[in-house]
Amino acid sequence: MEIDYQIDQNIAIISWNMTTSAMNVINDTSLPEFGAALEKAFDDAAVKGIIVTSARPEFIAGADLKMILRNQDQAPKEMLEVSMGLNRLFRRMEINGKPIVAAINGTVLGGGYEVCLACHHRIALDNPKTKIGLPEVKLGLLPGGGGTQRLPRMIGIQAALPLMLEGRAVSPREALEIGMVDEIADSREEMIQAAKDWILANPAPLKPWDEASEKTGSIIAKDNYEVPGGGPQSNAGAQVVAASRAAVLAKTHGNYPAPLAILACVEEGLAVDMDQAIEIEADYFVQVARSKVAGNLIRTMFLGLNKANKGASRPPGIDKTEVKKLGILGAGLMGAGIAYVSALAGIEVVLKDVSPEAAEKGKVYSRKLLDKAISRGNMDEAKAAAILDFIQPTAENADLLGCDLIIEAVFENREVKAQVIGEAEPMLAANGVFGSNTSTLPITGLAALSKNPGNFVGIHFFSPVDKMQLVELIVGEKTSDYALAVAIDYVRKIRKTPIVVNDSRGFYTSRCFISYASEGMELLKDGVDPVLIEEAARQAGMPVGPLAVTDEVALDLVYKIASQSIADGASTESDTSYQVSKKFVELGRMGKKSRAGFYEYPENDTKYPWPGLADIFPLADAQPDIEEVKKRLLYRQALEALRCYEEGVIRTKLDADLGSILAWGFPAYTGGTLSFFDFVGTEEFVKECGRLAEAYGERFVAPASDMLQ
Ligand SMILES: NC(=O)c1ccc[n+]([C@@H]2O[C@H](COP(=O)([O-])OP(=O)(O)OC[C@H]3O[C@@H](n4cnc5c(N)ncnc54)[C@H](O)[C@@H]3O)[C@@H](O)[C@H]2O)c1
Repeated sequence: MEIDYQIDQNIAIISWNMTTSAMNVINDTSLPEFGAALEKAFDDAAVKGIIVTSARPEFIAGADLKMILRNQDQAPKEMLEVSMGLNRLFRRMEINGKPIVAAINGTVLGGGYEVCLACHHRIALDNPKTKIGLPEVKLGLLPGGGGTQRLPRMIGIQAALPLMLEGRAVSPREALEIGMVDEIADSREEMIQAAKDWILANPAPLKPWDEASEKTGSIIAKDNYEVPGGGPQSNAGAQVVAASRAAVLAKTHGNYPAPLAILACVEEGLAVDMDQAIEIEADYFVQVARSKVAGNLIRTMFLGLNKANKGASRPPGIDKTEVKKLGILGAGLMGAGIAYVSALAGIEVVLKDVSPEAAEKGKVYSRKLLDKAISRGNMDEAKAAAILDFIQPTAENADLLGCDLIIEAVFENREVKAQVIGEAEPMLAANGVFGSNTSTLPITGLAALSKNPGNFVGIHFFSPVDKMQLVELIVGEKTSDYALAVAIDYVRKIRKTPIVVNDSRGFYTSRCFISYASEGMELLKDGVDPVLIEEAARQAGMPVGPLAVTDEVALDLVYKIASQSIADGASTESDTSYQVSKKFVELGRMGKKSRAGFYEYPENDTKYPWPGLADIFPLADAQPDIEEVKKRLLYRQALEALRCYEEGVIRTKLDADLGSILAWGFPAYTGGTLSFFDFVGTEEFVKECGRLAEAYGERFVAPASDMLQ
């Protein structure tokens, strides 16, 4: 049984208590049981009202996303019927005649909150950790259990739209302020008592959008319900919808169907009565639930992300390890960031730099981040002090004695790295692991400097470390499964997402990212207007255009990487990124840090394209269609990822997909670099690669791959 049923003083208490799933979720098992429990209460003449609650810590986490993914292949008619089944149940809750109260004991999201919306009254347990909301949009879906209809009818379009379009979840207190819940209670007992009191005081509740039929006395939908603040046909309502649509389009460029569908549900559904409205919503739900975008977001950004966070790439058969004492070499930008996230996770950190002052500076970085958290109300002084206490700044190697893991984040220079590896490695605890945060130096080469290359692994963080969720772990030729397991356990402990790749020039993420930057330069060389290049990138869903992002990374770094690549025989001087970066370094235009790159950066925080660009890259008379530019930028990255896969740099499709979205912002709606082929259609992809290769060069030739079958 997934749902408990109990009668208390003539009130039915229906508790979600799922045993077949890690959390209470709406699925093929729980929903029919919930429906049956409700019917039992409706049919029992002695039952005066119903309390819906949960016996687990959460109330209901939402719909079962695996089920939604499975149902993607259903015929639209079949899916519509399932969706209407849910909606008919929720509608029956509203009009059955008996009062139903949601006693929200913990987090309630998506379809779970739609259960609450179908109740007549909502009381939440006051717990700041509880989250209440409709986050469907984040997974390419819309609230398909009447949420797009009931929430705006309850709290107005202006308040409801941002919650549904951003998918933001709120605490019970905020929910009370907004009107998403009606009361909050301090304890479970108080909550249940308040629910009982409400039921007794409201024996025949009526939703404001319903009325008793004059003819039959039964409850029916009103056709003249006035939405608080004005419906979609009022001036105010129409304006809010139009402004929201403009904002959605500016942000998503139409790549995500769900927010537009939510707006359509509100606009069309709130203009008719509740019974017709839920049919409109169900139609839109089926459209978005069947979309490739929803499938991609659920697969990569929810199920895949959860899998990776649980350590899907961890080698089997190795006992769980724990880093209790961590050494960090180099207290610069990266070292200081790594110290902060590790201390936050309760790990004792020894932060070493060349002088006590330099090491202390690294610790001050954490102090500043903690102060910010305190000023935002997310941290208290005592906790901040305890976190800071975990960081011991030092200039002495001896303090590293007994570390389970040491991560070096010193200058990107092989000699400096060789020196610190030699000095620090002997301080490791027995079977301790050495990690390098290098961004460009091959791990196998660095491991050769170690006395124990089996325990040497690449641990590549991204900047800023406190904000970037991904960590790319690099397996060198000799890296043992044990060292990889230690690295994965550590990354999980600091609550980041690990992906695992094999050693290669630029590993996986830098290599694909460079292909993006490089295609921006190729486009410039072809005489494409830089404004068009950057706009095409944004419209394709990249967070920053290739020229602006290259300026941020710095052209001297691109030059250094391209030169090294030539020195190692991996590319030639004809390489465009080499030629362009060399030219810009000669001009002293290193990018944002020198306030001059592809853009000019005046004193304030603004930028504009450098007018001198046109002298170096004269504009072509005929500019390409923006779709062609978008295609070049996205295909180039996906092709590089595919080469990584075929060369064995990438071990799993999931790691490639997640890495691309989380490391450099490849658009999530595609599902990631290796899901991109399915998104476009493999046949179409191969055909287009052929055309692009003919038009622009062999970098667009697709490698033979089972991914393209
Ligand atoms: N900056 C990034 O975005 C980024 C991203 C990923 C990886 N990385 C890599 O991380 C490493 C560090 O980069 P960063 O940006 O933090 O550099 P940084 O210049 O900010 O910091 C390097 C620190 O190392 C210290 N150092 C130098 N020699 C040392 C020694 N012998 N012992 C102890 N400390 C020593 C320096 O004093 C300095 O504080 C590099 O390998 C870099 O490639 C950087």
